[in-house]
Amino acid sequence: MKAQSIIERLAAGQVHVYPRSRHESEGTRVQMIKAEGRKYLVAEGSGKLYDELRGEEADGVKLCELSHENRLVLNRHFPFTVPQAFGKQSATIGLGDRLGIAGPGHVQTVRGRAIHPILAQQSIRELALTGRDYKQVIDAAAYAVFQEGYTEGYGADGDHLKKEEDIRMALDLGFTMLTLDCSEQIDNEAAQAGESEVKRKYEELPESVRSHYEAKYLDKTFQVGPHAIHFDAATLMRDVLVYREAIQFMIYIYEKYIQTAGRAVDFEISIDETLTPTAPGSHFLVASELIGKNVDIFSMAPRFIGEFQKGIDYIGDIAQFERELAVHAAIADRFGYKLSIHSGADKFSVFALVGRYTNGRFHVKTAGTNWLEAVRIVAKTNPGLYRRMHQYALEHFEEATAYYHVTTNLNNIRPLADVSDEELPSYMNENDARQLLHITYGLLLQAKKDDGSSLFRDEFFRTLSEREEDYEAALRSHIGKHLDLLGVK
Ligand SMILES: O=C(O)[C@@H](O)[C@@H](O)[C@H](O)C(=O)CO
Repeated sequence: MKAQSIIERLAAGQVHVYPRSRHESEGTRVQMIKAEGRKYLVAEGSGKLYDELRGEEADGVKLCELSHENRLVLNRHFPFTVPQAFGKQSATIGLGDRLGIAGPGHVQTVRGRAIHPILAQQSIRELALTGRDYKQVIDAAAYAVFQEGYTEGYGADGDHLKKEEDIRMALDLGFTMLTLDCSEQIDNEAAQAGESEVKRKYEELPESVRSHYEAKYLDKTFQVGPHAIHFDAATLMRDVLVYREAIQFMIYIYEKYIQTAGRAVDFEISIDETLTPTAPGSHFLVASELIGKNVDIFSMAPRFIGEFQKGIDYIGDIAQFERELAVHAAIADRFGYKLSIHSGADKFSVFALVGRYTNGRFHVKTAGTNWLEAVRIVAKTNPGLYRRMHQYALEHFEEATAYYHVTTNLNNIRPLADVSDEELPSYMNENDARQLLHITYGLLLQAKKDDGSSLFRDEFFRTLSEREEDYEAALRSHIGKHLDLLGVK
């Protein structure tokens, strides 16, 4: 019944058709439409593609949900909808989409620019907080490229994976990039211990381990471009204690999963979720050990000096950041991989430096900033909903800090009662309010009324669906600003 009425309205030109979504394969024409606030595929013609798509038929036309099964059908017939690995030569940007609706705006932003988008990117933390799974994450990205007719390729990043079962799952589902989070293997205590404690612990390590590292690094200086990296005994002992287990883990995962995957996988090493910044020398040692074991790395994410907090600009001494960035970038260059910038969204004051020192060969990872742009649309167009979400976020902020490190001061946020409806969007220009909304996304999206229905989620998605083009324009402008400053033409 539903199909009949939608198809009739489509024929009468009363349904929105996404103009770039018209694709054809072996006698079947498929396009994406939107009716009653929902997107569908409409297939016409005959042949394998038509037969394989699941949907309701009316007047010889099939109306199909944007389901996981139908995404797999599109993957078989339209290779550009399958995620791909990109290798180390080009710039890439991670555009994690927690809502599953930012893809079209992201595609419009990167189209025609010299950068590849990693449209499907989520960490296990994000999946848990949003109640989504990895199938949905790739589905959303694949439908976005289909809708936009974007045939340049996109990647899928199993972000911040720590456990073998998650790595296996991501690879089985077709993820093409894997970000290995080594924070559980990095010894933060050793990183902060006093010299005598470091020496005592180091001497407890097996002789074979100590002699391996000492023969390679002790009292040696390595020239990395114009930078000299020297390992004296104290530095080497600490680095070995802090990173040895993590290095073993990286090699183990690479040999067991990446090397045997039977297809290209962009393998990123993340050593950024630690208590202390990664010294350039430590970065060098980790990289040198991996390359020594023939681990083929796509990118490495050190923790940079200063603060890379979610959703706001860089906090710290930019001159010092520049000095260290220069060395980190030279190390990545020497070993042939890309430098990866995590929590890369909104770091406007350092993007130009990142672009310059990496010679445009970087991976910048963003995620929640597109959620903040969505919240800004809600603030502009549905002030009542925004006010309720803001209030709820204030009441639940403490819970959210269990998941994210931020230095937000809630007292800096203007009381809602003092802010007119017209001014609500400007909350999204203030750091403390941005972080308030940024880290509470999971709590907001999953909040329920007493009867089990959603407190905000349904209305939030409905509002954005009604303002789809505004959201796309906001992303083109906001993410476009990132690319402009990074020097991506
Ligand atoms: O929120 C998360 O768990 C992830 O999106 C981030 O940690 C991600 O790796 C990132 O750095 C995005 O800016």
